[in-house]
Amino acid sequence: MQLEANVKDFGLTYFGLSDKRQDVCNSINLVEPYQLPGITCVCGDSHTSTHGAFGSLAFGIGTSEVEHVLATQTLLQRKGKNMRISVDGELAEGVGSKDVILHIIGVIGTAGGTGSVIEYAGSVFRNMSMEARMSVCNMSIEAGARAGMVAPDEITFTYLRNRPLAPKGEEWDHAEAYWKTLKSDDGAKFDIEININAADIPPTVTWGTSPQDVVAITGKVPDPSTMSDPSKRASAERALAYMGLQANTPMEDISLQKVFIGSCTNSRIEDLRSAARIILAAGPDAKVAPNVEAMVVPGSGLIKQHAEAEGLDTIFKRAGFDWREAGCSMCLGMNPDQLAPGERCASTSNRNFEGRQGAGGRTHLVSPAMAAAAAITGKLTDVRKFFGADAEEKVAAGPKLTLASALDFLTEFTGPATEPERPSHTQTATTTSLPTASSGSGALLHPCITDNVDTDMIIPKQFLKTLKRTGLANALFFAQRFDPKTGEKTDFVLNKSPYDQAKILICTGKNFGCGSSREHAAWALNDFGIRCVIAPSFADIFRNNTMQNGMLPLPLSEEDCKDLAADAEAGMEIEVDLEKQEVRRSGKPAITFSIDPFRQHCLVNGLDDIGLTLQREEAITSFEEKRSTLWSWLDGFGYQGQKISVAGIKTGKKMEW
Ligand SMILES: CC(C)[C@@](O)(CC(=O)O)C(=O)O
Ligand code: SF4
Repeated sequence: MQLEANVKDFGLTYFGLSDKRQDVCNSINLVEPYQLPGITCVCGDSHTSTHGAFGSLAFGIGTSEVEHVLATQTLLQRKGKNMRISVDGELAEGVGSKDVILHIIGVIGTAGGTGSVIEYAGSVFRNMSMEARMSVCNMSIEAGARAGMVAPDEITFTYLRNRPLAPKGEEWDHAEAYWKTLKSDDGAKFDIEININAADIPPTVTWGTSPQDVVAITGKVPDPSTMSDPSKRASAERALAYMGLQANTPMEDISLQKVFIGSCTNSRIEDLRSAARIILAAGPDAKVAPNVEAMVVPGSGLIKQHAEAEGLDTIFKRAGFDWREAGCSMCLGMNPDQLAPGERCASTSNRNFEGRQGAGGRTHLVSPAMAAAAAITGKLTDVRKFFGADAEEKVAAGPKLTLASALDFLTEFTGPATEPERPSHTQTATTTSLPTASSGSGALLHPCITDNVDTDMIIPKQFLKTLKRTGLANALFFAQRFDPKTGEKTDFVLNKSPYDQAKILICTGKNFGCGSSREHAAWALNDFGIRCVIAPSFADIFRNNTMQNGMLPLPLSEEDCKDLAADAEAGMEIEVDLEKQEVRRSGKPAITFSIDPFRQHCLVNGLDDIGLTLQREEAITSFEEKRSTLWSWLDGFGYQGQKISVAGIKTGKKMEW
């Protein structure tokens, strides 16, 4: 309702709930698509990275940053690291884009891409369809990266040509000529280079509670006792306990209760086709196993129509799958599509965090083909069992499918017909200043929580329905702090005195804040009273979200974090001095740190980014003019809304740059 009111106020194009195109935000833009090579695209959702498949710089941001973009057409950014991941050679049979990206995350880890923009290069990505590239770029965020991208090429241009919002005629020619220049120079230097041999990638599945916990489907549940790194071992033990798995169990022996085919990672037409093909290969009588409930959730209303025109829905329904309306559904379980405690699911989504698909639910991430195979056998299954001459015969004997073109389901674009109303009010982000020294007992998060503290854990989905930044203190680490049965407080550190008054949180695991862009994570910490989080590394979106709320995310070495945590555990008071850039404790030398001077200035003085940026209004307007001249197709095509000028929104605050 708030969104509807806002788009009306500001004359924005809106795909409402009754629009057949409405869906997961990361699919609609791509099917329609708003996305063009070379643009910068931001959205308040971490999987905006999906759009990098078009050769654009696309990344997720938090709520406050969205406000900044809407008010100023800009966003303050620091340059990311360049990372190139090349996968060359031939993929083995049964290995698809989901296996490729899961394997990559297994290789580099969920913090591997932190601070980076990944270019996916090499023959494997060059040969991928746009849909497959989208699935890969989508999960860049699970690799810790800000964004992922594939250089635009003929495959991109063919996909875009004739779509409703693509440039037309001469403008298309200009655009295409420009897009062809958007590739890395020969001999370009990257901060990080990873090379992977395609032949080394098996059909892949996750065993634990982080997307990096991957293993070949032919492999076994790993054995923590063989892990030498104690924090890795503790994390793995916790993950296995949560997942209800024994070390060394063959992955193919793991039985399931649910199968979910959907989400912004794998709900496009190709994904549905590849899952349906496995069902056909299993023969005309193939049915979802009796122990399993399986559902297919297309990514958008258009994809649903497309799949129905091809007859895919009939194949799914005949085999006993639920054929659902478009949406996020069981990817995060904000609606009743959830796992019950202890239930196990093969899911084509992107996150297997604790509680992600329902409190106590257990998620194994897989490709759509593997999910279909699992639904039929009732267990995690090597999809290659459904290949071979016999399978081909069964596919050939099955219903004849007509391949349709997505273009058949796209209508000419029409914007909102009504005259936009003038804005009735303006709202700006406000930040409170961080005291020069934030002191207090440092609460600690022991590594046995997990090596990667995700934002689903910091604040679970059931608290995301509020638009208010306050009142979320009790939602912080909800699953850890409150007993699910009794609702009583647990003995989690933040429930114990004096740590329940802590202003500083110390994390000794490897990474803090990965996953969802939900700014509620920063709001909940802030509302609890935490003003500074200290950790070895931070996920990019979370880091920005904390700063937007006047908090300090402080990266220190793993050693310093462990030392500080031990002192906090011993009850020692810890002080963070932002002006002097020191962390102090009595009786020990101060730990010095350095943060970006601009950020330091903003935090110390409680300055508001929007007000600061609006002081650059002239530069922004002149860039906008230049953009319209140089890249005219970016002005948008077919919009009937009214353009709101940067000057249209004022914060009314006087600020210094
Ligand atoms: C909460 C939801 C809208 C979200 O898509 C947010 C996000 O990833 O940024 C998620 O998957 O957690
Ligand atoms: S909830 Fe899942 S499907 Fe929806 S945007 Fe987030 S990751 Fe994508």
